[in-house]
Amino acid sequence: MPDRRRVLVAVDGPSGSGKSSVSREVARRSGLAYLDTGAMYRAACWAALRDGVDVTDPVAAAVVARAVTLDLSTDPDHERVAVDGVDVTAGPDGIRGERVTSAVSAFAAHPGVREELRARQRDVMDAAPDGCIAEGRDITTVVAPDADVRVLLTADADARVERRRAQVVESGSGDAVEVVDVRAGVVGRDAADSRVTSFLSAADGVVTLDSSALTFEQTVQAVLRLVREVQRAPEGVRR
Ligand SMILES: Nc1ncnc2c1ncn2[C@@H]1O[C@H](COP(=O)(O)OP(=O)(O)O)[C@@H](O)[C@H]1O
Ligand SMILES: Nc1ccn([C@H]2C[C@H](O)[C@@H](COP(=O)(O)OP(=O)(O)O)O2)c(=O)n1
Repeated sequence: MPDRRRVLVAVDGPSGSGKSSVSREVARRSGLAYLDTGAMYRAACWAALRDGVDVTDPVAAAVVARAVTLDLSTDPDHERVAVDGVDVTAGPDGIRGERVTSAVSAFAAHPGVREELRARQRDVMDAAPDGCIAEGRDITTVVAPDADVRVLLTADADARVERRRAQVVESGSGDAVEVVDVRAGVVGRDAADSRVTSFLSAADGVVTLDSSALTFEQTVQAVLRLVREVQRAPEGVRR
């Protein structure tokens, strides 16, 4: 009999606020599965682009979302995303390449796409024996509004742009990356995404965590405290 109870954690927030890196680290340290729902939207969008589908066409986009086989690792120590058996985790032609990044907001805006991928996300969360931390834009509000811990992770635009710039430089895909281009990407995608999902202010019961002035470790600790409170609580007791 485990001495920790199963826990579901939902994290939302804008681009570069730290959702993926913080959630992955929290999953590692608390024994939870990790679900990157943005990676799921990116992977389905990758399939649409592969098939030459117009990502602004709601019907065609939803057909792809329903048909595609997606395989996402939920092991926080092993990042892998496969689309119809093809590994698309990394590289310029993968799910974080420019082609997908510039198309994904339009693709993810369609209700038929969202309905399909939200169902798959709930299935992944339900299947995790010790619980799961899922992050995205609508996890606290739509995918898992009953999660034990719900966090809106924010950071001011300057901090988020600088974090993205540092990530690009670190990945080796651009030493001379222009801050102005990174800013346009981050702020532009948030503007588009926020017309579809509500991640700029916290819904009732959602804890806002502003990481602008925190270190990565401090941000991880703040989320871990919330998770551990629930893991240690007797069954039936909610925050
Ligand atoms: N205080 C902090 N909180 C979260 N991330 C931070 C912090 N300081 C620096 N970072 C870095 O910022 C980046 C955030 O990127 P990421 O986790 O991909 O964000 P998101 O998933 O929200 O787009 C990571 O490289 C992370 O290490
Ligand atoms: N739950 C979610 C997660 C992501 N999306 C959309 C919006 C985003 O532009 C894309 C990609 O998400 P992702 O989290 O990878 O974005 P970042 O590059 O980390 O900012 O998917 C969404 O609509 N709903």
